[in-house]
Amino acid sequence: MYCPDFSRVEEAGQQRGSVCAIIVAGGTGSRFGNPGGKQLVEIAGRPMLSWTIEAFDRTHTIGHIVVVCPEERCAEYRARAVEPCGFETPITFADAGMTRQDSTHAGLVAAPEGCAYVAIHDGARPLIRPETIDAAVQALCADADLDGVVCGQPAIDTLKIADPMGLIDSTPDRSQFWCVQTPQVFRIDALRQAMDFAARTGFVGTDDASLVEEAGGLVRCIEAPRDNLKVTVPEDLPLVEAIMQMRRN
Ligand SMILES: Nc1ccn([C@@H]2O[C@H](COP(=O)(O)OP(=O)(O)OP(=O)(O)O)[C@@H](O)[C@H]2O)c(=O)n1
Ligand SMILES: C[C@](O)(CO)[C@H](O)COP(=O)(O)O
Repeated sequence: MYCPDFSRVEEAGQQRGSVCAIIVAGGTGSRFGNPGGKQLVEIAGRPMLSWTIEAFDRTHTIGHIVVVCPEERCAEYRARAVEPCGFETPITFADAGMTRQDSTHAGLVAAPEGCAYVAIHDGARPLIRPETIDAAVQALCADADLDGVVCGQPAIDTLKIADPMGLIDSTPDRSQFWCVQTPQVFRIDALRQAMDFAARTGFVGTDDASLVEEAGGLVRCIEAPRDNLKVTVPEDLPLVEAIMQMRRN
């Protein structure tokens, strides 16, 4: 199993100019159940999205950040999650699409000329660390055979295949599974080709790597901290809040 050397992220600094982060924050947060969505929900005194952006702003490798948000809320997201924070990395915006995949595509279109790599990340994963982002970029840059790298962990819970009523059909070999998160980092040409392939074939994936895989690309999972949680349902918030407060203390 490939475990990146987090201590070597300094070497990744040379990629800064050619790596664009695409932070997808354009969803409605329906499972979270808050009328105003979840991206601006307060965590440790600040909007969730501002923590996510800060992690990318503090990396050695990210040279530009595209924030994908609902068109009608772009000014609000900028005013509440970007402008008060004094980020140094150039930040631009793109309009979200109907699906996460559409939003990733919008971010890809908005990436500056000259970017060789893109790091796609959920705005709803505010606990991501700069060193994890840098390690993922470094892992991709270090292997010319790869089209992408995704962060995650080998499954430690037993998985079941069950019918819609929950009746178990089988228990697959757990050792074959990874629970993947974001960032998911790609050679920009590989993701562009995969997006085009998905548009032609109608393929829809729940993550970005699945499009690159579907198009025949080679993607590696790399082990990353388990606390890179995604705020999806209400009970996720106190957990993320507690971890964020612990880090700040
Ligand atoms: N059309 C969409 C849908 C999702 N996302 C983003 O993709 C990330 C992961 O999606 P998820 O956690 O499912 O967010 P939502 O789609 O907002 O949540 P839900 O599915 O509960 O509505 C989130 O940061 C979300 O804002 C996006 O940019 N555009
Ligand atoms: C991309 C992702 O975060 C990887 O685990 C996940 O697939 C997003 O799923 P969602 O239902 O769009 O939140």
